[in-house]
Amino acid sequence: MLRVAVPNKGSLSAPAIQLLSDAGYRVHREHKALFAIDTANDVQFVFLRPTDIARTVGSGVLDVGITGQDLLQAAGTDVSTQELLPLDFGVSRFYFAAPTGRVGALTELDGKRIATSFAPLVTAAAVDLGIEVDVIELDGAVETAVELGLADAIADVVETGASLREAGLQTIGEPILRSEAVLVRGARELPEDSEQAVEVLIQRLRGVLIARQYVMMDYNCPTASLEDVRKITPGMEAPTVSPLDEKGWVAVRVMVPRHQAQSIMDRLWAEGARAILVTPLEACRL
Ligand SMILES: Nc1ncnc2c1ncn2[C@@H]1O[C@H](COP(=O)(O)OP(=O)(O)OP(=O)(O)O)[C@@H](O)[C@H]1O
Ligand SMILES: O=P(O)(O)OC[C@H]1O[C@H](OP(=O)(O)OP(=O)(O)O)[C@H](O)[C@@H]1O
Ligand SMILES: [Mg+2]
Repeated sequence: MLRVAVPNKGSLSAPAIQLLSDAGYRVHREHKALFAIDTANDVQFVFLRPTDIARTVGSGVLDVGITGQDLLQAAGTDVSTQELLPLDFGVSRFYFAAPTGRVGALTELDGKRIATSFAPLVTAAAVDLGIEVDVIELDGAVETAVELGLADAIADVVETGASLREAGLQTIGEPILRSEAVLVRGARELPEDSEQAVEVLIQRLRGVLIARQYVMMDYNCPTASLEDVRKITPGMEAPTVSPLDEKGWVAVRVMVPRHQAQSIMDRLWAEGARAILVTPLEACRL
């Protein structure tokens, strides 16, 4: 049975469970349950803190897991994990930040107190910058630390920047790290059936992630326009073109990027295409 670590809390938990369930796994979590078994797929899900997932998967206690790239780095080099697939959620950047207008460059943080929940990342960044900082560790709500007089600056995850603005802070310099959620495994080889189950998991997740970025587009168009509409909708490999029960017309079926669907429909219509239909994709295997 493949053992998969899933975040039990925080920003990664709900999207991770949604992704696995879209990929056909039964990852139903009873209230605060620690385990869930999907007998049909022969998978056991274990609900853990994302920070602990890096360690438990790295040490081989669990086979694969979902966590953040930043947490993998923060876990240190003695945890040997392999990233299998980026998952398109939990996208964030990790920045130093200080009260607006007070610090111009990262090197000006030399000798300062820095509040953070990610001490190893801050220590490593300070070494890279050639500065010495006093790391103040907090579990969360790091943005409050300057106002409370606990620190001179902070280092934290930034998504929209709203938390920083609310605290009167601004980022300094470039991000120290960019991160997103990833599927990870340990370095050790697994039994043959588990290795196969990992491959199936990767393929299923990849199929769902691709499907989320595309829609299926069907339309009819005059045969004379086919060459022009092909340029607008080239498809992944080639569009499927079928005869239509009307002389001089064909039916086309093709995948198009979801965010371009409306503008593609505008252009197809202008080329004479009609009965243009867009349907969402749930999953694919390409
Ligand atoms: N606001 C956010 N937007 C996107 N990703 C985030 C955000 N906050 C944290 N993350 C990412 O989520 C992962 C888990 O972070 P962490 O363990 O700090 O939990 P959390 O999601 O912040 O939840 P909590 O603080 O409630 O425990 C990390 O990879 C981090 O980069
Ligand atoms: O740039 P933003 O969109 O504001 O997102 C970033 C904030 O989100 C996370 O906080 P979380 O909600 O996890 O609370 P925490 O600080 O207690 O961890 C992170 O630690 C930042 O505070
Ligand atoms: Mg947090």
